[in-house]
Amino acid sequence: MMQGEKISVDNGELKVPNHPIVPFIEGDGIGPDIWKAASRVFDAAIAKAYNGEKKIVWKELLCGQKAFDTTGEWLPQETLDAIKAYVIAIKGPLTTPVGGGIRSLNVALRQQLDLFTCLRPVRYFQGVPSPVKQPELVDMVIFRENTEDIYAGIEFESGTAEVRKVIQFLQNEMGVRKIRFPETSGIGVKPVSKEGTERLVRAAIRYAISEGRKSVTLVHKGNIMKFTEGAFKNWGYALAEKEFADKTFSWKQYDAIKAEKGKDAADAAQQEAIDSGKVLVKDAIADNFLQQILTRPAEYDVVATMNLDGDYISDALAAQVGGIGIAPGANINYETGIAIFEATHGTAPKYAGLDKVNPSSVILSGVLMLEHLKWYEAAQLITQAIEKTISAKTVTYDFARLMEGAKEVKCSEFADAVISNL
Ligand SMILES: NC(=O)C1=CN([C@@H]2O[C@H](COP(=O)(O)OP(=O)(O)OC[C@H]3O[C@@H](n4cnc5c(N)ncnc54)[C@H](OP(=O)(O)O)[C@@H]3O)[C@@H](O)[C@H]2O)C=CC1
Ligand SMILES: O=C(O)CCC(=O)C(=O)O
Ligand SMILES: [Mg+2]
Repeated sequence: MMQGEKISVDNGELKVPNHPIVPFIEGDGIGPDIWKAASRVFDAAIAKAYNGEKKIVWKELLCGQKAFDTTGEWLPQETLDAIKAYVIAIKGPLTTPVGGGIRSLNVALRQQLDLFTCLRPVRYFQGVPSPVKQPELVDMVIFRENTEDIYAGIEFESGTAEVRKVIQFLQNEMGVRKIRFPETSGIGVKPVSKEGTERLVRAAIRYAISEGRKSVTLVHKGNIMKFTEGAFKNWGYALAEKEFADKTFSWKQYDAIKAEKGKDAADAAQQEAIDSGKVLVKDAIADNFLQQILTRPAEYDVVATMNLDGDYISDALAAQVGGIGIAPGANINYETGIAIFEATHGTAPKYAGLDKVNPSSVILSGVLMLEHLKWYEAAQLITQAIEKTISAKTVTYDFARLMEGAKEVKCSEFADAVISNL
């Protein structure tokens, strides 16, 4: 068996050997099916792109049900240590029970490794069935804050001594009178910080500048949650002005010019900034944003948002371009270089072990990973092969049920078709 070498980070730059060891977590539910299919595609594409000169040496790590059955732990320390040591990893989905039981292992991985950006690009692939008329207008990249917000898991259950203490504190010490049913309320806490916001918005703006994107939209519900989501918006604008003044123009600047010199002057300044290639930093309230991505998707480009908003937006946008069977993602810390690539969808338990679901989300997450490693040739081969396979109407059940004249294939057969189209 090939030995492989570790990927390392040197002065912020990834050093990728020809035979890097890349850890993977197979995942729960549909995880084993899609991982089997996807890893065959990765190996075939890399072999073809580099004539055998490069090859990933896969290293399995345990997490989720398989880890619990084997070690008695859901997320063994060894798994966390290995991801830190090997820098880059890829994972399948992991199950989280609803209303009790263990907290999300997906979230735990992101928090414990401080993977502060959940990056989810959403674009249309020709031929994919979509519920909207012009899915090709969707070309957005979501930067979702990945370590704070209501996702931090600070919750107190109804009826417990802890929740009573929290409610009494709020009522007696803080003068809160607004808890409608204090005897039976559960309480959740939503931390949103300046540092957390800044590092996320910084990553989004840097990406927009380096990729020649037109705008970054800060999506929030700041009208209602003023000191968390509203603060996210304010800190985001302030960061754009402080760190990217020469490369961005913001709606905050627009408002200032408008107040001083009138609307025509503000419109002219904004147009001039756009024409000179500056990135427009704007914002949208989340409910309005969710209707506008359906009605005016071309107006949005890079999106920077908080954890829960980002979760909802990811699945909604994925649906617009054909569903979460084709929605890739990555969890990245741009400071340490550590990243875990993973699909947007979950474990879809009713399809577990049926060799049925679409492996494209995890395959495309692998494409993101290959691009991150700068193995662009292999990444491009896979993207082209997926496009070719879908154009030939060789698709899994999720697309087949929405397409005329499709050839429905199993998960593994879809991978075979992609490999033959490489
Ligand atoms: N990052 C992660 O690991 C995530 C984990 N989860 C966890 O997954 C579990 C199940 O969550 P649930 O809310 O049902 O969401 P899922 O994303 O697992 O599944 C919802 C539906 O999406 C469709 N779907 C999902 N994956 C695919 C695929 N690969 N190909 C085609 N269709 C797909 C299926 O639709 P249809 O029924 O129409 O065929 C499925 O029933 C929960 O425990 C949840 O916490 C959820 C999200 C992310
Ligand atoms: O961790 C989970 O179970 C769900 C997470 C999720 O939906 C997401 O990250 O998109
Ligand atoms: Mg989600």
